[in-house]
Amino acid sequence: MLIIGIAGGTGCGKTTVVNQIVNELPEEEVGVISQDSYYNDTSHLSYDERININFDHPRAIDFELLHNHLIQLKKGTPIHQPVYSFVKHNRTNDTILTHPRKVMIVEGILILTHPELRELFDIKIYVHADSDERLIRRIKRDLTERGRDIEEVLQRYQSTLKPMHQQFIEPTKEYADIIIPNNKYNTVAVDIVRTIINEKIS
Ligand SMILES: Nc1ncnc2c1ncn2[C@@H]1O[C@H](COP(=O)(O)OP(=O)(O)O)[C@@H](O)[C@H]1O
Ligand SMILES: Nc1ccn([C@@H]2O[C@H](COP(=O)(O)O)[C@@H](O)[C@H]2O)c(=O)n1
Repeated sequence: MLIIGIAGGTGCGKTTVVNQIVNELPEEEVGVISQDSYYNDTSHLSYDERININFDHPRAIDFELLHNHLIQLKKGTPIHQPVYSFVKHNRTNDTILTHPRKVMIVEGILILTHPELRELFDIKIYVHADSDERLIRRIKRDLTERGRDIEEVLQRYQSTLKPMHQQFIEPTKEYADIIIPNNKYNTVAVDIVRTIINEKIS
């Protein structure tokens, strides 16, 4: 199994890049795990308590479960990937049965901060977009897809998102084997990653 970790700040285009990579590959050969699925289960908290969580700090992520799931997949065992709701700020009761594939892609803002996870990645990729570009994308996406208003996004950006990006996420660029510049759609970089994957699965 080839495990590819794709990190980068919110709105840099990780999900888009993963979709572009996966779209033209055989479904049965490639699987995707999103770090967002592994936000801590916070069912014991009220909604008002949950909205105050710092979702950009590594401690917000259940890295133990994510690590265990990757180990299981490597051993050939399917896992039940949690499903996260950005509207409820919590895990749902659903899970997605995720089968081991020849290539597993793991994407998320904080995945390269965790030493044991980094060890599992055969290829580490960091997607870069400038912070103003990321903020614009984040505003548009959170308003249309994640049930937020402009005040919430800007407040979160100033209070946690920007400082956590500087403290935890941006420094992980140094662990990357490949940095994808993504201020504009980068089809060349996507083709290169797809070629690497094709070599593995052919
Ligand atoms: N290169 C790009 N140029 C312009 N918009 C982009 C680009 N990549 C992604 N987007 C848009 O930005 C938003 C955030 O992208 P997404 O892939 O969800 O980022 P991430 O997963 O890193 O948070 C989405 O609405 C997406 O369509
Ligand atoms: N309840 C939540 C949980 C997370 N976030 C934000 O999501 C961002 C990470 O996801 P990307 O798809 O953008 O990589 C992160 O910056 C968190 O602030 C949230 O808004 N609400």
